[in-house]
Amino acid sequence: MASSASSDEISKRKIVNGPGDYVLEDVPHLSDYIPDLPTYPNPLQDHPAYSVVKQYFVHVDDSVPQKVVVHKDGPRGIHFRRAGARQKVYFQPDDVHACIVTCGGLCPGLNTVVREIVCGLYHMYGVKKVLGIDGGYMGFYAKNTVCLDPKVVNVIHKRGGTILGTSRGGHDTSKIVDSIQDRGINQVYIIGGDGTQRGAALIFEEIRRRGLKVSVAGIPKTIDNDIPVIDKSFGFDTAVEEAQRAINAAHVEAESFENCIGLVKVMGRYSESPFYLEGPGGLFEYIEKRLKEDGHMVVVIAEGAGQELLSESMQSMTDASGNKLLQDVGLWLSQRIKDYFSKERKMPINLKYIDPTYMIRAIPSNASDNVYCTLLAQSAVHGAMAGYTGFTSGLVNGRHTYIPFNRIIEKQNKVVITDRMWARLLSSTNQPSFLSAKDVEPSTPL
Ligand SMILES: Nc1ncnc2c1ncn2[C@@H]1O[C@H](COP(=O)(O)OP(=O)(O)O)[C@@H](O)[C@H]1O
Ligand SMILES: O=P(O)(O)OC[C@H]1O[C@](O)(COP(=O)(O)O)[C@@H](O)[C@@H]1O
Ligand SMILES: [Mg+2]
Repeated sequence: MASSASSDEISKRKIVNGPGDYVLEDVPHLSDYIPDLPTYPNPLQDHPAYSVVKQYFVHVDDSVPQKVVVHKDGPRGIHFRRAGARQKVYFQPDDVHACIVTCGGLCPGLNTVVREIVCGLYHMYGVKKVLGIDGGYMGFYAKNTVCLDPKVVNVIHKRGGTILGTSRGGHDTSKIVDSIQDRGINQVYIIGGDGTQRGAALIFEEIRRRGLKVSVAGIPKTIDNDIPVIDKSFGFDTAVEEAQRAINAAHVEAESFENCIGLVKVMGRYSESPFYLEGPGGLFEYIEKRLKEDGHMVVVIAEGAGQELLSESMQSMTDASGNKLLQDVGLWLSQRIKDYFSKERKMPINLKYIDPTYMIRAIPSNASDNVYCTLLAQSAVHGAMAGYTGFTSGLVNGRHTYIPFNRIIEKQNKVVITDRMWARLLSSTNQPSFLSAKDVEPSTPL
């Protein structure tokens, strides 16, 4: 999928400059393209829970810095609009007709986000019309819808998956916007990954082109850590816990047998670290060393790793969304390790391969992710009610913000394998780096 922003998109960015090289990458607002929109006092001011909170409303100029480590004379840099309830809203609760859609692969917490959007709209703003779109983007024009209220969604956060269903492919912008227009929907909540946010950006552009009073809000999810700007996706902590269960099992197996390797595959379409098997500094040499020293070892591999080393048969195949289809690097690596030690080294080994990938992403979210999902959902609701649109609700340096779609979709997040975090990981797990200083371009230290 194309991942770079077009010059047209860039020219539509709302950039506000301030003293000290302060930059606000602002989000679009309905009033940018619809003149004289009426505003209403936020109903939260009369809400028994919120009316007693001092300074509940977010100041109109509050923003959150993208970079928190700065130098004395350095620029203040890029900021995003702080999320939260505004004093004025651009929708009357009775006029709101919201819809929610979930797209792409599963991630723990999808149901919690759906629940909290519904409950947030109902309980904070008194909105009563919320529609669930069945089965991802194509559900807008090819499937049924379901009416959502707090009763329907009450216990869904205890379940994995998404009660709305999800899919890949089928993003037809004009059919989707026709359906939004025909149904009289005026707030669209779109939960999904990098592909989904690209689709959401197109929906927003089309809505703006048609001059519709419809807010489009994204809630980012990723099990692959491929969405830029945000600190982490909801579901991440849950996924780490579940992955750890598989890694622990691999460790128990490996420790219990002689010369045993526990191999675990985890999701992650793209792997930033190269590796090679044979020769000095290769994985085989390293495995042999560890087996001789410790008698066992655990290898965790990302599904996207080493794809270039596997056969070329599937290299150009894609799924319905245009994502590259991956070959099973776990099975491949298991076989290569077994062959190497039995045929070339004549050394008996045990290998236990665990593939927990779908188990990890299909479980319900844990307590900390549920809190995170709730805040993301409530932030999205506050933003849409305040008339913001074309934004993703996201955590930046621990603060909830509104990030313009074009910023979220302009590039894919990558793990930097030349930074301190990766060096810490290598040293804590005592694993080899397949990079040498000569492979690395000189860069400015932070
Ligand atoms: N560049 C794009 N433009 C429009 N829609 C897209 C784009 N990329 C993906 N989509 C749509 O977004 C949905 C989810 O995308 P996918 O890549 O499968 O998952 P994810 O959003 O989790 O990355 C699919 O319905 C797909 O058609
Ligand atoms: O088999 P499926 O359903 O296409 O899912 C597999 C892919 O989905 C993911 O879990 C998530 O990818 P998306 O965020 O693009 O949905 C990937 O890690 C994995 O490669
Ligand atoms: Mg994706």
